Amino acid sequence: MAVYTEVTDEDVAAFVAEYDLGSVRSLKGIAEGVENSNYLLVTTAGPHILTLYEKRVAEADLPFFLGLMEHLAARGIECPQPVAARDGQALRRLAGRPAVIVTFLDGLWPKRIQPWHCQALGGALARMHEAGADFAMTRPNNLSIEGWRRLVADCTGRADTVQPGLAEGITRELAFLESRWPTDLPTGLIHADLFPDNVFFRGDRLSGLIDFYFACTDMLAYDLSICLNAWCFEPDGAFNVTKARALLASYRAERALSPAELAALPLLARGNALRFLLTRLYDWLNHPPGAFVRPKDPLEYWRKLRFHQHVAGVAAYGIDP
Ligand SMILES: Nc1ncnc2c1ncn2[C@@H]1O[C@H](COP(=O)(O)OP(=O)(O)O)[C@@H](O)[C@H]1O
Ligand SMILES: N[C@@H](CCOP(=O)(O)O)C(=O)O
Repeated sequence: MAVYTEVTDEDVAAFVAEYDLGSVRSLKGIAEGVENSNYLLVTTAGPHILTLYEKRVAEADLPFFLGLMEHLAARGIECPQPVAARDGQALRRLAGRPAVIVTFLDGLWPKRIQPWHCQALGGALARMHEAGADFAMTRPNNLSIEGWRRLVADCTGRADTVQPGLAEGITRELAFLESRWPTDLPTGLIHADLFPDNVFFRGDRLSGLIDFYFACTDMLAYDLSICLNAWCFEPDGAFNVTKARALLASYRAERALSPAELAALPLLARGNALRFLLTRLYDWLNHPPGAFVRPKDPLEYWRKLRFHQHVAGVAAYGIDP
């Protein structure tokens, strides 16, 4: 479960006493998520989320993430809001980690994805891209193509223990992507991890987006390609063109995709498949035995990558170029 840092009742009571949130009623570790320690914190003022930031989140990036959530909410995008303590500071320390309390977002993430989820997602992603256009801060994507070579170097030595031939496949794919990676597509604020577990629905309505801790400045179409991979494959690995069409068409209805963005989608989908394959593979090869968090399956993303290697154009995703 995603609680890496345990906190004592005394520490939490002292921490919450710095806020206008009343007193602590309960604190429960949240099993979901893989990056940070998350707790459901219930005080006399209601439920909140207490997050302690762990290894992959650089402390220097936290003002970007927190500022972004405030910026998006001010433009009508439902997302958690950092709560400031009485001294005006939201970013604090608890149990030796940077820590923040954010508002609780109602809703559930979809366990069985239907085309209408993808349709709602496409519109929400496009609106988030539009809302991020005037966000003043920028953050490079350290998990984009410049960062993949280092991950490949860290993983290839043992990649074949996961699947024979994987090291060679990864190395070849990286060389292919490095020779073709686009540099002239529209860029802006992207979420960069908009998987189903980061999108909440209430009934048949998308109720908000969470987990902005990979957000960065990168190609907008790359964000869309991440959703294509995360939302449009079935558990058995089959690509669902109906879901892809719903996602891409609803995105396009809110924000036009240029011919160059459309043409690049298969390549961007290969790129993000390699990115998630590599981070999952790294975690798979390096997770301590007995750790609570079960690493995610890297080969799921190898199979998605293989699918896009055979895609010639966006018609395969159910839309017209
Ligand atoms: N603001 C929030 N409101 C409600 N639940 C939340 C909120 N933030 C996180 N959660 C819960 O915590 C889980 C893990 O959060 P997430 O940000 O995805 O963690 P991680 O960064 O470790 O992946 C989510 O799946 C959700 O159940
Ligand atoms: N979405 C990534 C891992 C990051 O997990 P999250 O809980 O922060 O969304 C993956 O699936 O590899």
